Amino acid sequence: MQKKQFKTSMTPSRIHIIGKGAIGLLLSYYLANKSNNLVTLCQRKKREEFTFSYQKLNLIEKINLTFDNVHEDKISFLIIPTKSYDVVTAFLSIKARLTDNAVIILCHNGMGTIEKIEPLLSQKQSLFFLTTTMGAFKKNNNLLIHTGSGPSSLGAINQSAIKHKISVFKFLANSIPHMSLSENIQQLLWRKLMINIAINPLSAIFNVKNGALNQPQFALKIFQLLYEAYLVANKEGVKLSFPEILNSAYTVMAATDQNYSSMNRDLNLGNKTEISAISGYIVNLAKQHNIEAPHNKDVYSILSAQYKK
Ligand SMILES: NC(=O)C1=CN([C@@H]2O[C@H](COP(=O)(O)OP(=O)(O)OC[C@H]3O[C@@H](n4cnc5c(N)ncnc54)[C@H](OP(=O)(O)O)[C@@H]3O)[C@@H](O)[C@H]2O)C=CC1
Ligand SMILES: CC(C)(CO)C(=O)C(=O)O
Repeated sequence: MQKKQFKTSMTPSRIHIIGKGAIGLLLSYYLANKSNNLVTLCQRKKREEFTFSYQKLNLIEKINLTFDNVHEDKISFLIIPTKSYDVVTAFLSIKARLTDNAVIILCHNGMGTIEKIEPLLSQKQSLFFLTTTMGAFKKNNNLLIHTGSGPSSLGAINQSAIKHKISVFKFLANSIPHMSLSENIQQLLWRKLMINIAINPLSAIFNVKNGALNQPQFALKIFQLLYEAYLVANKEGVKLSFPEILNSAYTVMAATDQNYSSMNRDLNLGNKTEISAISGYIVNLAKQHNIEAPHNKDVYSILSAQYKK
């Protein structure tokens, strides 16, 4: 059933979403089908239109999208749910069309994009980050399968976003399930990073589902990967509790036990992985802080050697 549109001071007349990927289509489904918002998809190839469907168990629905074929209208509310390595290019492809007070929401795994995007914004443009633990994949070009439900969290990055965070949060929470507003964006990003540090590289290297990492033969490696990342986080001034991050890695493993991680899927499909924004991010910061991080270095080298394009 569609909800009535919920108005706040930041309610956009149209939402632009970059890319026809799994998370882009999932967010489109919630924002368009559940709350009657006008959602426009921006694709790499001009003048391409598809019909996209959403499937969850026996429910199949057409996603109510429009397509960004004119490339002229202004963009006031933009979501960028691309892979981490595509974020900057995707943003630059659209930057000139952003309104002076546009809302820009990054949504991806891994780190390293905020510091590149934030300086490119004007004072009144608001930058947010949305993390999600929902799971989805595209069975084919036109069909999105929603595989997992879970919390999503919004964090404000810059001053303008801090000013508008309540309105933007209320607007999104009206459509997207299990949304929360994070008051500590650094903690939010690092906590998600830790989960990906523990699960993604090992599930890809050993070609196993997330749940298999619960076995004792992976326990030491997971501990070592997380401990190195924890030391780095400390040096960065991010205060985390090591038992808590270890516990949440195992909780997510159990909650997603039948899933293959995104890195596992990317590796198997011959796609570029997000290893640079996950383990590579830790390796670089460890070097800057003179911290030894041999275990993250190891998985980073193995996985970066797998993709050579
Ligand atoms: N899928 C999931 O269950 C989850 C994913 N995530 C994270 O969310 C992010 C997105 O993941 P996911 O949706 O699975 O990834 P996908 O690879 O399915 O989608 C990314 C999309 O971005 C598009 N894209 C990239 N650059 C541009 C550009 N310049 N212009 C237009 N489109 C562009 C790609 O286009 P093209 O098709 O042309 O290549 C692709 O369709 C990742 O960081 C992932 O780790 C987080 C939680 C769960
Ligand atoms: C949480 C997890 C590990 C779920 O598979 C994920 O974010 C990913 O696969 O990239």
